[in-house]
Amino acid sequence: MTAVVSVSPTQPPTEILARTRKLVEPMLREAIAALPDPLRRMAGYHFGWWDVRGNPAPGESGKMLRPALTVSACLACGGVPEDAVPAAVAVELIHNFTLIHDDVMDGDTLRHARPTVWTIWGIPDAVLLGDALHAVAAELLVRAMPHGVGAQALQRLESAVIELCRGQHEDCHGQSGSGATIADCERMEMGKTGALMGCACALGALAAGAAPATVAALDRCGRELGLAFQFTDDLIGIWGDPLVSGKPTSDLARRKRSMPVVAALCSQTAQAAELARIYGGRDPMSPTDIARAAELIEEAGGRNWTQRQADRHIQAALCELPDARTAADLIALACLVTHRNR
Ligand SMILES: CC(C)=CCC/C(C)=C/CC/C(C)=C/COP(=O)(O)OP(=O)(O)O
Repeated sequence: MTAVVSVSPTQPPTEILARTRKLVEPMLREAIAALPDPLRRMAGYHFGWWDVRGNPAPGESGKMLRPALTVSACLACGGVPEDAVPAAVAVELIHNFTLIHDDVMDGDTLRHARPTVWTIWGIPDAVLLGDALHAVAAELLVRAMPHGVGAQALQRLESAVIELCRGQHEDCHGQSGSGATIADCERMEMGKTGALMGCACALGALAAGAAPATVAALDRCGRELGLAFQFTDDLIGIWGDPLVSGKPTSDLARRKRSMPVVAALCSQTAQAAELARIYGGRDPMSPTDIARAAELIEEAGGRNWTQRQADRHIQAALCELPDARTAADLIALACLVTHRNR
């Protein structure tokens, strides 16, 4: 039987995120400042620092969860936060490269309540910006990782990117079939979200000079957190408040086969059959269809099941931690992963 690990944070995760931003943002800004224009200007806009003309205009930006995981993993392995900064910046750059490309693929027009990069500069420039952020991340790891682990770190990062592309491909195509199973959905979500969170934690361990077995354990820890994070995102995508979550369109309106939907469809209930009929339609989903689909998923147990699985993955993540005394920040972040509304 697996021991249940307490997830009471010793300090609010929001403070850890704020501390991470302070530690990591100077190197992130420096990396962006070195880009040639107009990539520099587009990046500054995307990160919420500048308006479209490049004038300082602080807007809402990302949570910095992945950099916080990197720094906290480094601490958990006995390292000092400063050593984790290049890896934390690299992971945030990769995360944002995928968000910029994802907005293009999904045709999303808003991110953090601001027009997305492709809607302002066009699709070719948005693709180029994503590619440039990927390159900056790789260069940074090779140049600035401590303990001579730059090549190892880069290899982990690029493996994660390949897995991300696999997960994204399954999300865009493979998952759209009506026969998708819970295992298919979990594999897709591990690819598109778990792989990078695993990498974020593993790079933190590498930055601390941890032994290979510890690096591998932190990678597993991050992957479990990633699955819990994505399951929570799936719940927010259906039942979240769009004004708080920043997701203006329900996942149901796009007929996304996220985990609560797949769990409901696989439930062999009367609700599953009705949900399959609604999801099988070709017309745009009406507000009535969306509300009914959410009701059916809930009645079929998809909402509860997904919540319980998210909690189970948090437990699995905490079981991978090397030493609970140095892992207080990681434990606090694990708590945030499932207790959030954006
Ligand atoms: C190859 C390719 C294009 C892959 C795309 C993969 C993709 C978009 C996965 C979604 C991951 C996710 C839950 C992002 C939101 O993170 P967050 O809520 O932490 O975002 P924030 O940093 O903006 O707060």
